[in-house]
Amino acid sequence: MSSPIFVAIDTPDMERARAIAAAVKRHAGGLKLGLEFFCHNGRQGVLELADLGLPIFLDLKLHDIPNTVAKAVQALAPITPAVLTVHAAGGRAMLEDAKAAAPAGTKVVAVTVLTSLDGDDLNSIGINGNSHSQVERLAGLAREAGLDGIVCSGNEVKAARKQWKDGFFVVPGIRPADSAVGDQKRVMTPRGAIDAGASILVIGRPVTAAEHPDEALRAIAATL
Ligand SMILES: O=c1ccn([C@@H]2O[C@H](COP(=O)(O)O)[C@@H](O)[C@H]2O)c(=O)[nH]1
Repeated sequence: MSSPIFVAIDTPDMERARAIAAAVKRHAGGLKLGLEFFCHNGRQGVLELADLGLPIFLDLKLHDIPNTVAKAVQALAPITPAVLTVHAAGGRAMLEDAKAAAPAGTKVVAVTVLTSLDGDDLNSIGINGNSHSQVERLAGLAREAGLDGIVCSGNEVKAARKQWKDGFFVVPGIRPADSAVGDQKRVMTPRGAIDAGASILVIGRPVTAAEHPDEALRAIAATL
C-alpha cells in the first residue's frame, strides 16, 4: 500500500520545490501544493511536479460565490488533481457546484476548521462552540452536498469518521512528538491521526525544514 503521507511543498521557489519533491518522491504518497506554490508557479508549475508521477493534492481552499468557484474548478481541469480543497463555510450551493464542476478523478474535500485555530479564535469570528461541534456541523454539510470528505485536525477525525464511515479524511497539523508546533494549534502525532481514522496526512515543515527531508519522512513513516 502506498504511503498515506502527502508532503506539503510550501514554497514559491520552483527550484526548491523540485528539489524537495525529488528528495521525497520514493517514500511520499503524494505532493500537496498550496497557495504559496500556486500563486507563483500556476498550473504550469503544478503540471511540472505532477510529472514526477505522484498524486497531486491541490490545496487552494476555494471560497467564493458558487458560480465563481465552479468556474475556478473548471479552469483547473487540465491538472485533474487527485484532491482539491474548498472551504465548507462557502455553503451548500458552493460545495455542490464545486463537486459538479470537478473531474471524476478528483476528490473534492471541504476545509472545516483550520488547524491553526483554537476555541478562542473561533469565538473571535463569531462561532460559539468548539472545534469539535463546528467540524461535525460542517462535515454533515459537506456530506449532504455530495463531497468526498473533509479536512480537519487529528482531534476531530474520530468523531467525524463515526458519522461518515466512507468519507475521505485529510488531516494536517501533524507533528511528530519532538517537532516544533509553529503556527498550528490543533496538532496530533502521525500515528495518533492514523489511529483516529485519517485517510491521508499532510505534513510540511517537519519534513521540508529537515536537513535531509527524505530521512525525516522515512522516520515519520516508520512510526505508522
Ligand atoms: O486546516 C488546515 C488546512 C490546510 N493546512 C495546510 O497543511 C500544511 C501543513 O503544513 P505544516 O508545515 O506541516 O504545518 C500547510 O500547507 C497548510 O496550508 C493546514 O495546516 N491546516
